Amino acid sequence: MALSLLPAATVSARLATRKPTPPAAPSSLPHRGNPSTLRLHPSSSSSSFDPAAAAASTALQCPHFQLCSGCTHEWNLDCPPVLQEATEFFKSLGVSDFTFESGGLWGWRCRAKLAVRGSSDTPLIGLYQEGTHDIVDIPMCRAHHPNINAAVDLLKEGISKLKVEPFNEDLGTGELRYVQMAVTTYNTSLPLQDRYLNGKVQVSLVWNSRNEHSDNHEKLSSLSNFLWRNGGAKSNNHLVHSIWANFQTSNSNVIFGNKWRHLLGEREFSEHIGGIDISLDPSSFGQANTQAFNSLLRKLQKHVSYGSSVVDLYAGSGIIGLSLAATRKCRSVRCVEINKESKLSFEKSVSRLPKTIDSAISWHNTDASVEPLHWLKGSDVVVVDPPRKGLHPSLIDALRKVALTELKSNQAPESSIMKVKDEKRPWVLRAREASVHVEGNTTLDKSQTWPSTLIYISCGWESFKEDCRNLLSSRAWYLEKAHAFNFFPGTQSIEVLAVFKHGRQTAKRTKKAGKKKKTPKLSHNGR
Ligand SMILES: C[S@@+](CC[C@H](N)C(=O)[O-])C[C@H]1O[C@@H](n2cnc3c(N)ncnc32)[C@H](O)[C@@H]1O
Repeated sequence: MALSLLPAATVSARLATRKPTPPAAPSSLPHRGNPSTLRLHPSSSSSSFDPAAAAASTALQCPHFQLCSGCTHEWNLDCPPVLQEATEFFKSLGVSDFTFESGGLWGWRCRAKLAVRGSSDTPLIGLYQEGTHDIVDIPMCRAHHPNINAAVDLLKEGISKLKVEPFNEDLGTGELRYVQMAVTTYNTSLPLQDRYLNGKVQVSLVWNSRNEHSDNHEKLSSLSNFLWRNGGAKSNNHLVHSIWANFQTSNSNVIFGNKWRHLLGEREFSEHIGGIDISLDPSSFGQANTQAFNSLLRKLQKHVSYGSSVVDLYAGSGIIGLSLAATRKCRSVRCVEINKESKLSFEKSVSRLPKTIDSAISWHNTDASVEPLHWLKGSDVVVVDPPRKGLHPSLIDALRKVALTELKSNQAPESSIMKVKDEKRPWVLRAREASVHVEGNTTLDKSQTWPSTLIYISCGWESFKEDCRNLLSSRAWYLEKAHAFNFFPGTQSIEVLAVFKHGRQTAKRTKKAGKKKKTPKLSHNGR
């Protein structure tokens, strides 16, 4: 879940799940946690065990809970309510070793989009109250990285001192509409264990004007200078990494406009994640929970064989694909993303890869659901990481077709895949024009291979279940492994990493005391 400005539709679920006393955590769930955050209460094994204190050790304890729409659960943050259902769901599909990893329960959100409302004397910076367009001020949010809260405080001070007018949605007036705060923990001069808490905030001010030449541009300069003077590299309280402006005048709900300007501080925003150094501009998609994303990437890498050809669909700035290129020495990696703004971040991240990597790497600005077979062809592994609504039906259809055809023969599925030089389709041509290619020493695999591994990363549990059933119903794919990660503690959501293999699952042999069982256990599809 990348959004912190949740739609009103989540209201009833949240209210219904709040309980006056801490519920007991389900004990039957497979659970792997970060020991630094999933600690047992010290007295848990002694006779003075205090259940209330133990419950509090995984409780949200946020003063804004119930008013703010960001969190839906107060207790057992290490064990989101959907986990029980997920365990049963995967078991019913033949995966009994489903795992769940939980990391930091508080201060995990390194990226937040917050609305700025109220008045210059009393600015409110936060999320909408459920079902309304009223903003709840959340200065002590427990999900935010602590430096996001500190930067919000500083921003409020600047707004009041400089008489900056917060946006008024009804009238369309005011100057500051939203702010995006993104934390980088990349600081190689600090010991590893100190880097997270010393994260610095990239502040993006969404300004209610067409560009930096509009009437109110002086206020924007004054506000950014104030932030930099009091929070920048030379201040006593260095918490601001950089300041950007985005210009937006539209009446729609879209937060960002198309124009971005770097104002102050470092332009490069870096992170070390999935084994590589990456760059991320504010206009590009970024995962909110950096640490959990790193754990997911580490797990994902284990499911990709060395030397594979990978296509990364819904790639954003290509972090997943690039991380695989570097750690699995992929023959080729193609990233496909609809948002053209992610191209620059991809290019910068590519330039930071170790020179020893000789994969053929490319990034394509196009819609993955248009002619998906074009992107699947020539890859051994397809990674999909769609938005919460899940995969487009055309992609599911292509994935089913590819795997079924591979099962029956070794030929290409019927499709309108054209020879490269005869290509006339405007969207493919446009995508080609807007693409980035880095030719490695390895020859790009142009053979007629089709993916035999599908790795599905999902932040939308409901859509994932439906896509999963659709993929499995063709019997062209089976589910081999499933993992989940606590990306959004305090909410209903989990991040799923599911590994599908094409074909039919071979019987699993279970070992017992070194002996093989005579009758192999059959998989979910009964074959
Ligand atoms: C959940 S994000 C994942 C991004 C990336 N994998 C990462 O982890 O940084 C989903 C991405 O899919 C992109 N997207 C949405 N619809 C798309 C489509 N039809 N074709 C290609 N990309 C799409 C979005 O712009 C967004 O960057």
